[in-house]
Amino acid sequence: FTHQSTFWGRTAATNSRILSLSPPTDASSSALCMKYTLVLVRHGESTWNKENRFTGWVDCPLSEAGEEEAHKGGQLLREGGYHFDKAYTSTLKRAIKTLWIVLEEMDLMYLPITNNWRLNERHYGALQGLNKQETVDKHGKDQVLEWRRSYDIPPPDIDEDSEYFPGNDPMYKDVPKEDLPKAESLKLTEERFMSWWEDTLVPEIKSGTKILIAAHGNTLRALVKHLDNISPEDITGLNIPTGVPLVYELDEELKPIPHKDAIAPLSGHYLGDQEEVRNRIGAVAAQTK
Ligand SMILES: O=C(O)[C@@H](CO)OP(=O)(O)O
Repeated sequence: FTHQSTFWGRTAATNSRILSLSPPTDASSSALCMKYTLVLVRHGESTWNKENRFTGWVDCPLSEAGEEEAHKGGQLLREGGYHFDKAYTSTLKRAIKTLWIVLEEMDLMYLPITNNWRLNERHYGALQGLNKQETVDKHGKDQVLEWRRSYDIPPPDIDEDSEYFPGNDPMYKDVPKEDLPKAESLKLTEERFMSWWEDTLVPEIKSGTKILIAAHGNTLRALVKHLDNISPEDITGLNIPTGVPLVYELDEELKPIPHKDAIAPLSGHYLGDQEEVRNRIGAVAAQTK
């Protein structure tokens, strides 16, 4: 056959069969309603993640491995061709530093950054500072699992005279005292974070601003619970790995469009080596054996 009779290297007859008989694939039909991209990243490993201590609002830094994870996360975003207009993070340095490293890797250090305590990790109450495994040994696996992952049972309250009580920390001097938690369940975390999400982030995303959020395991669990409409029962089994970008494609109503590499119950997908991601999700769950 001649060059003219081919189309993308196939014969005209083959092409007309492909064009007339192939229904749109899931990927191509969902790409049609894809409107926004939202990227979430949990901070890299912190020194207290490494020491296996309940952290919550305690402001510990990234470990060396955590900094590496953040560099890797930024490289994956750069290689994937992502771009952002604005970044959001908490008031805690492990998330802030993760964001700085990611933005540096992406050559986006000029982006405006908003810090808000409503993106902070769930407040772990009186458990903050304790070793997770020692707490299992003392209180039993079921009790600790309830504190860690039940939807609406908060851990015991922190004392107001504790060094870790947010009311004693100048960082929160402008936050109304009644808003400062003494201990939070995932439900309480969701309430203080999602109201702000609706008021601030939803309008921004819908106006076309491309947003990157660097936050914490449990604020991100609250957010994906909302985006993916995950039940209180199913959210207990969901763990988010440190430092791995999680990409959500959203339609115009901010409903997620499932990605082929999504790991259930999420519709968004993690960037990078999928086996490594699964291993790291498992490692979070295994912090309390
Ligand atoms: O200690 C914490 O604050 C959190 C996140 O590191 O731990 P968990 O996985 O138990 O929610």
